[in-house]
Amino acid sequence: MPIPDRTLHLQLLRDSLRPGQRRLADWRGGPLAVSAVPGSGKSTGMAAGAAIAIAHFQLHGRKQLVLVTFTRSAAAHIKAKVRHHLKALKLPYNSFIVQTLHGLALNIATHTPEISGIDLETTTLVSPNQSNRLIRTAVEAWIHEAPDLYQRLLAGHSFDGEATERLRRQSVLRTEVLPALAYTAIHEAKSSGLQPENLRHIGQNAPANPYQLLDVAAGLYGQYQTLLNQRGLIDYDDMILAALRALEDPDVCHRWQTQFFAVFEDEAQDSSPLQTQLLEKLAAAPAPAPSHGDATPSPDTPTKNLVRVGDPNQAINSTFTPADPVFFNQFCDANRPDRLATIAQAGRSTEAIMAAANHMLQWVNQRLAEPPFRDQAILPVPPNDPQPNANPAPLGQGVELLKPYDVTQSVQRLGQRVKTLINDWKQLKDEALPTLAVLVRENRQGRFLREILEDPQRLGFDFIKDTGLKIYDVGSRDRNNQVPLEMLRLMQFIERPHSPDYLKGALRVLVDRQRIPTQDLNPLTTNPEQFLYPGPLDPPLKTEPAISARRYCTSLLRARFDLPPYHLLPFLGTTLNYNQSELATADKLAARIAQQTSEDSSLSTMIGALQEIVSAERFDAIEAEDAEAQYTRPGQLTIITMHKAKGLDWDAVFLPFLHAKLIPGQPWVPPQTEFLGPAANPVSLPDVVRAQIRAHVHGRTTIPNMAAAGQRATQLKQAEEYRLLYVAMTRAKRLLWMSAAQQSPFAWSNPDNLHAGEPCPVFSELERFIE
Ligand SMILES: Nc1ncnc2c1ncn2[C@@H]1O[C@H](COP(=O)(O)OP(=O)(O)OP(=O)(O)O)[C@@H](O)[C@H]1O
Repeated sequence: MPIPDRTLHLQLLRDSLRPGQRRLADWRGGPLAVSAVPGSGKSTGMAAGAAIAIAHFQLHGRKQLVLVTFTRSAAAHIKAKVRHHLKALKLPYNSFIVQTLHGLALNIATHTPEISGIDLETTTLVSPNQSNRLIRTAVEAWIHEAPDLYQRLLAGHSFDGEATERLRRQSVLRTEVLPALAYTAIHEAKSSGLQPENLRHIGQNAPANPYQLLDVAAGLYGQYQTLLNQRGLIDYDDMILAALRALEDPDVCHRWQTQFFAVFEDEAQDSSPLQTQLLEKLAAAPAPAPSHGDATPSPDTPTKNLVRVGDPNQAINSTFTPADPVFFNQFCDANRPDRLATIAQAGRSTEAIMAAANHMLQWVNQRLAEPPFRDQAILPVPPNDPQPNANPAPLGQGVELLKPYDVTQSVQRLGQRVKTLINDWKQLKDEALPTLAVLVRENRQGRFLREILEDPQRLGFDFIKDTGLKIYDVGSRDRNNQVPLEMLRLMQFIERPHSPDYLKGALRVLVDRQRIPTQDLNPLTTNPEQFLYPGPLDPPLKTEPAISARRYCTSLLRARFDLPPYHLLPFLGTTLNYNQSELATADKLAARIAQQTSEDSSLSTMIGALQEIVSAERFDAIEAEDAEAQYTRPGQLTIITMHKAKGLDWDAVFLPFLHAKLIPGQPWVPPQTEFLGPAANPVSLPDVVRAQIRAHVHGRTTIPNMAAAGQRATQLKQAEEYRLLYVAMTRAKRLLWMSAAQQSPFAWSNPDNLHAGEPCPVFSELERFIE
């Protein structure tokens, strides 16, 4: 019987919620799907709902509520909220836990290592870098194992057997196509609970294709698994699989199901099928365990205390992870009507921004054959809403659209808009500065933008001085974390310049750092000696980009002889045109390596030390739990990718480069891989494999052929780009500023090479709408 004080508190807590959120407060067991619009307060509702459920069901340390979130920082955030409520309700903190999905899986798997097969004493989790290397090794092993299939890929379309072309194709397959195919196939299959033999089986039912792609995928997957097993390694998918394996044991399953009374999942649109399976299993009512006397489990499906909260319209991981909004949409539909709640009211944005986001959603849904969005409009909250300053007044027009002449002018106009905004704001002396962010589609745009903002000549005024703002470029911090890996790539090349792999690795770094233009690197790397030191009879390099690539490589090799080893890293940093903070990182790295190699400072020892740092990935601290708070500080202009901006918001959001070429993008296959498809319709093999595996996992009756799978991949990609734009637009509270320049870069690797490009179609439609 709740004490009266608590009853009052519970009532107040419920009253503080919006109607949609109250469905979470009123949850009394069983499944519940909550589909919520951006800014509607999902985590607020979930935290309050969790505290109320803990009180109602009198949960405690041995009967807990589990909250599952996507990132560690979200976990910390929601944990603080639930604790805050429990403190007021005088309830025990051990009545709940908050974990990421992988944290939860690891916890379960390592509890009974003998059953799950995962023992932290003997197994290690692979880091993403290690995983890439394993995939490369798996590719080599597969080529030996299945020479026939490999030869078919090599032959591709129209091959006359010419030796140089053969070498070029080999390089493309070994270093690009097959690793990408392996990566996609392994993740898609594994996170859906499929084994290599399942892929072979799906392949038998798929339309015939010349490469037997699903057999190739199965072979690569098999080799990868063998390598993991041989080396005592596990990957992220293995953690989930191991947890599921542990739960197959009736006693273990009974124990966890008793321990966990219910599961609340946030960001449910981003879960893979296997992850969902794990949560469903944990959320089921405990089945009688054999060792507890009753050996016959109940034939009924046990009730699942599973609350899944998400927004299918913010699913933005489906083209590079196996997550797909299809699954959460299915869960919502399966629980319709009584167990499906919608939180449609949101207090984040001013009305003009909500109207723009709603219009774009409707318009895109009508335009695409398969609507990418769930039909869900964002509504304002009523005037008495508890959120302070809900649906705030707009800044300027609320939504402002601009069509500057070119991308440089886009940045100039953006800079001026920020300046007037800050000046206007300063008139209202009592308010703290607004929060501001520029959202970009890729980091290279961020770099371009920052370089102009920091250059008073190009910008036309001194941004830092005139606005008093700091520029916080999140991408440059990420680039900083790349420093050890880039150094390793260049050092490996310097040590063994005749290795095609190392040469390619070094050239990639030079391309990424925009030292040399983007180009097909394969012709340069098939015969390194000829490329680096051509003889009089060798054909001369034909293009300026290739000549520039050679110049850089030879200067790197000269440095090996000219400089003592401990000077090499700073030299490489300068060669890559590192900025101040990257140079500082390179220096720190050099000092650390010097210390580790004081006995023997040969190149190979240095490389060994670097390799260790890269694979341990412990050089720079991994993202702090409060990283997100740093992105939204007032007094700075944050430059961040649209992907990273998810879950955050700012007073003013700037989207400066809305061009059709990137959003929604065109089907594109790298020219060097075109030999794998018919000239009229080139396809990306990893995309084909993804679409085929997904068709099976989604329960479609037919597996698409190569052409249809390629088309499907394009649809998926475009749908996701539109959702990404929706996420970006809905980050804005009071001003959403969008621009599409008439002249935009052909490719962002070379932002000076402009062409007359189309604006993103949503931009043009919003222009019409606002008029
Ligand atoms: N019932 C409420 N009372 C007061 N404030 C609320 C309430 N619900 C939400 N808020 C506030 O609304 C803001 C948005 O909430 P939140 O960030 O949880 O939204 P969200 O649904 O997770 O957004 P998105 O999906 O776009 O990332 C927060 O500042 C939160 O404090």
